[in-house]
Amino acid sequence: MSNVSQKTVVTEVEQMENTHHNLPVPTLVEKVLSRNEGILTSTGAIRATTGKYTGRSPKDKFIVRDSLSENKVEWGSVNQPISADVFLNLYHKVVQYLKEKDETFSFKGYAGADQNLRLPIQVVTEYAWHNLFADQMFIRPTDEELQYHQSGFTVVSAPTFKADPEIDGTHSEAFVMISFEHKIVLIGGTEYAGEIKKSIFSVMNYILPERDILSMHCSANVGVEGDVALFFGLSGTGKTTLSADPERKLIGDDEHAWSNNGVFNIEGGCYAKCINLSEEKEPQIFNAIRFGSVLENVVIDEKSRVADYDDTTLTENTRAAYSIDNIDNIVQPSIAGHPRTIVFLTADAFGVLPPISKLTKEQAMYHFLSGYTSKLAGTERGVTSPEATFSTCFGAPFLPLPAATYAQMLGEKIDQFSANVFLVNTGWTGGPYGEGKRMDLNHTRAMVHAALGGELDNVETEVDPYFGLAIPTHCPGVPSQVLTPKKTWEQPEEYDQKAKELATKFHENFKKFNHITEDIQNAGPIYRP
Ligand SMILES: Nc1ncnc2c1ncn2[C@@H]1O[C@H](COP(=O)(O)OP(=O)(O)O)[C@@H](O)[C@H]1O
Ligand SMILES: C=C(OP(=O)(O)O)C(=O)O
Ligand SMILES: [Mn+2]
Repeated sequence: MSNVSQKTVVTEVEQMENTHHNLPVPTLVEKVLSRNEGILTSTGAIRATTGKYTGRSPKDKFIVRDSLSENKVEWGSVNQPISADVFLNLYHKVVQYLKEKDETFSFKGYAGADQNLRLPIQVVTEYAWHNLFADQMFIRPTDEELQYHQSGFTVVSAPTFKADPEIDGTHSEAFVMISFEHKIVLIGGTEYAGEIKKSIFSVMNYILPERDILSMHCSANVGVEGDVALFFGLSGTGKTTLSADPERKLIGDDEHAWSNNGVFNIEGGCYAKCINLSEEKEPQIFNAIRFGSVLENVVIDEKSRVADYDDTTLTENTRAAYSIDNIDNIVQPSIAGHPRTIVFLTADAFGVLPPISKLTKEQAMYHFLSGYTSKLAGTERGVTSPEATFSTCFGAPFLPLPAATYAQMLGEKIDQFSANVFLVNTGWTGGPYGEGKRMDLNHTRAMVHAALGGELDNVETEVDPYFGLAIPTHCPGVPSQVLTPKKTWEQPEEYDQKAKELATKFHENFKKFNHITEDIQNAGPIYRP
């Protein structure tokens, strides 16, 4: 057991004499440029590249196993345990390493838009651009708040510090370690900025349920009538894209919490995938990329400094981080009421799930626990084409507690607020990945609008013969043959084959859950091998 208290450990970073505190955006931008960490693009954004690590590195992520976390965390391949000794040893080395730098950067702010429930955080970084990223992504303090800000969790990021697995006890040169006892996230060896935001999300997913608040990997927006919608989905399934809707106010694009008062955003900014981004298809996001924003691994024309969003040379997982203030139509602060509609986004690489279906309460629980989707290329190291996966709660990589904790809370809330739940396939249609094509974004948008507007509440439905899902037979703005997956396949027998294969996978996967009521167990695919 460690003998270093949280206070001592935090004081060590707080007292680094080389730290610039909460530099204003223009000053941070100047730092990025003068330190050669990035370049300025034609729209005034900063472009940084991250070398070898262009996505999250799940194998390098650890949680310190101590008396506090021991019996709470769902240990396994996602939440890998590490000892407090290994953590503290590395922590002291990293802080020493940072102290020897000419300068470091610190951002103090908040995670959580609800003033009563927020977590004060500090992000100490070796790079100026990572601090700019933190400034864009988290919630900025007012000058007054900054005076009395006391960090409840501190992220320390030292990308050029490379661990030696033999000596340091890591999995590789990169590491992301969370200590709940010391209230520290320690990041080294990787420059991918997504690790900074997703590790704080993991922290919130540990803290909030203890306070009876549900934390969720979803985007959220609200219509003119105050009708709130949530969009759950693993990376690349469309949370950011579909929540940016000119007809609805954006609450947030990725991480939310649902308390007794309604939903609130955990963050203060968005982190959009920008592969193939165009002004025509995604105008809100395209135009949000301005001064202060950070483009990560996007290729920029050397002469004109114009971003080439179609270029995948550096990675498929190109990103734009921008403050939510850069979106015109937002709720401020990012807080709203209880959701009326919940959408589960799944990118089905088999191309067999219907583009939209309405779920019963039991089906909603079944699909939330299953979390069937695909890992899309680039977000995680080593994933180069869509890989079918079951990611519980559509966010397994970020959930320290057992899936049932989150699922039970969601179930109770769906009941209490009579929320409608839809499953939307934003993945493949007309065939599996490689043969079919990605669902037309305009069709998905039309289906989502219909669902949110209540237009699918009383529409005629047919039951999918494999998955038992209720498929609307009509939807405004969508050709009817698109709604029934089998009709989009050239070879219907091949469709049947693939659908059986996927239904079987669902049943196989669901075996891992114990103590699930029979009505939920029976809400899975009706086809059984
Ligand atoms: N039918 C569709 N629905 C949603 N997104 C789609 C669709 N077809 C293509 N896309 C693309 O998929 C990506 C979705 O990414 P994003 O919204 O950032 O996902 P997330 O926020 O869930 O990680 C975007 O690049 C978007 O343009
Ligand atoms: C940034 C990530 O995901 P998302 O696309 O959901 O923001 C991630 O998984 O690292
Ligand atoms: Mn997103």
